[in-house]
Amino acid sequence: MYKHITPPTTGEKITFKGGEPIVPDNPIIPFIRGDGTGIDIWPATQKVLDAAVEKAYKGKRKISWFKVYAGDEACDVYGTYQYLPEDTLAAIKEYGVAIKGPLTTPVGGGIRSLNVALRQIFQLYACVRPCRYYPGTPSPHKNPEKLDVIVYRENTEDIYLGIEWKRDDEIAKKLISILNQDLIPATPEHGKKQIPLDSGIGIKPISKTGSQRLVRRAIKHALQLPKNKQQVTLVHKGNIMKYTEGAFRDWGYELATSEFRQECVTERESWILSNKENKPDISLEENARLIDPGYDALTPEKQQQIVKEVEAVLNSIWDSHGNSKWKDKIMVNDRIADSIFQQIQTRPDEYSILATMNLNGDYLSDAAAAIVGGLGMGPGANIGDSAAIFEATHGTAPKHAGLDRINPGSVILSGVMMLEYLGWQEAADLIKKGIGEAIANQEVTYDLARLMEPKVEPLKCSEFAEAIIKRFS
Ligand SMILES: NC(=O)C1=CN([C@@H]2O[C@H](COP(=O)(O)OP(=O)(O)OC[C@H]3O[C@@H](n4cnc5c(N)ncnc54)[C@H](OP(=O)(O)O)[C@@H]3O)[C@@H](O)[C@H]2O)C=CC1
Ligand SMILES: O=C(O)CCC(=O)C(=O)O
Ligand SMILES: [Mg+2]
Repeated sequence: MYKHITPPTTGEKITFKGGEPIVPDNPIIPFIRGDGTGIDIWPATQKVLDAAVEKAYKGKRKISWFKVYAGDEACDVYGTYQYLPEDTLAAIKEYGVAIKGPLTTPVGGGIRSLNVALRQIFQLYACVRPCRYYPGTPSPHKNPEKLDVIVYRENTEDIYLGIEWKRDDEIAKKLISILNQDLIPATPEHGKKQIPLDSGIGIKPISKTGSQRLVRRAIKHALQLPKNKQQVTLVHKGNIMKYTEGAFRDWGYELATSEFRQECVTERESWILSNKENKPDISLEENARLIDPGYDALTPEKQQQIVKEVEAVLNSIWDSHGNSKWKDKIMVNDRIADSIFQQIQTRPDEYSILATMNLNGDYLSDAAAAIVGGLGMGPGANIGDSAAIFEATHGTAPKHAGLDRINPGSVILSGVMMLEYLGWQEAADLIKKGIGEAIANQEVTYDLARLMEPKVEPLKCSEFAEAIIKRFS
């Protein structure tokens, strides 16, 4: 069936039921080594994962690794331009759960991202990137331990759909002409705007289905968190992109207050409820004035709308959420994207799950990782309803490739996420303990070593793996 790959002779397939994996004790798991520093990181990762599983389950459980190809390595095996062979896609489809190193995407031309393609092909719609601090990790921040967030990034649409045309392409010219001559003038709110003729054009689709399935997963995750972390923040730039990013926010709230009505309270609802709790005989108008600071400057129609909103909230959820019951619910709020970048730095402990669209989440996950130690400490998972691929937040870091110096921490921690996804918590915990103790003992790779004060001698990538493993006992 496969052309250039051979599945292991032992092991069984992971299957899916209701979006969740059913995991045998000896699952076959395809892995992609990755380009650039993948050559250093993957062997270190595999060693740590195998050692943890062996230590935790003493042979009762074991991963049967299945090597599959993508990126440069795939071209070596399958031929020129065969970056993502059919074999690889068939293997991931068949075995369901995979793990990968980073893959190169050229800027400004050439192939489109293989990483993004894998997410779209397998509808891995939730990119889950936790940013958590390991004590002792050097950080540019005074209190990095206060950041404990999970970026929940929509992973299949937005401008990452990759529908774009370059400047002077015939289709770009045609599109611009139709927009300038017909569609923009036909839309009064666009006034006399015109698109410059020498523009490249990209399309940014944000769907209700895509947004809501992401927020649904984020809320379900929040339900599993300790009470003080049960919060989902919808991140958007909806003040500027009203019908894409603004709609993401609205669809998020709509989902939270319909499918999860008993479990969720929105921030605005919490204000309305607490205003009444603080002053039981408060009038609807007074309550409206308190939740909207600009109330008195609004038109009477707009004021009426807010009064009606207050009334509707009190009528519909006072019994279930009032008298402080809302404090035990998942708080759903929203923040504008640029503001959240400063909020996670200035008030990190006020956030938990950050639900974002694709581009915002890409930016935000690197920024959040920087606070807790940088890209060497940023794991990730791409999760769908019938497949999952685990990969780090960082890329191929090409200048460090082949030097056995890069930090394998992010891919190892992505492996930890995979073990947790499989339900193999004991093995996952061993690795977290090993990483925590190695860092606390200043046994770290160059990226963390150079930030430590006083500076410490860095470990190699492979030595860091050993430093983790030796702490399993
Ligand atoms: N999912 C994926 O496979 C991804 C792939 N990419 C692709 O990777 C390629 C390179 O992208 P680039 O923009 O350079 O971003 P990278 O994330 O690859 O690297 C940027 C810098 O981040 C630091 N860094 C990255 N990974 C680690 C690590 N494991 N340990 C320590 N430090 C690390 C290094 O900084 P310093 O040198 O200062 O120590 C590195 O030079 C591009 O083709 C890009 O498209 C990018 C992101 C994700
Ligand atoms: O696919 C790529 O090359 C980059 C993707 C990326 O930066 C990410 O997913 O975080
Ligand atoms: Mg990125």
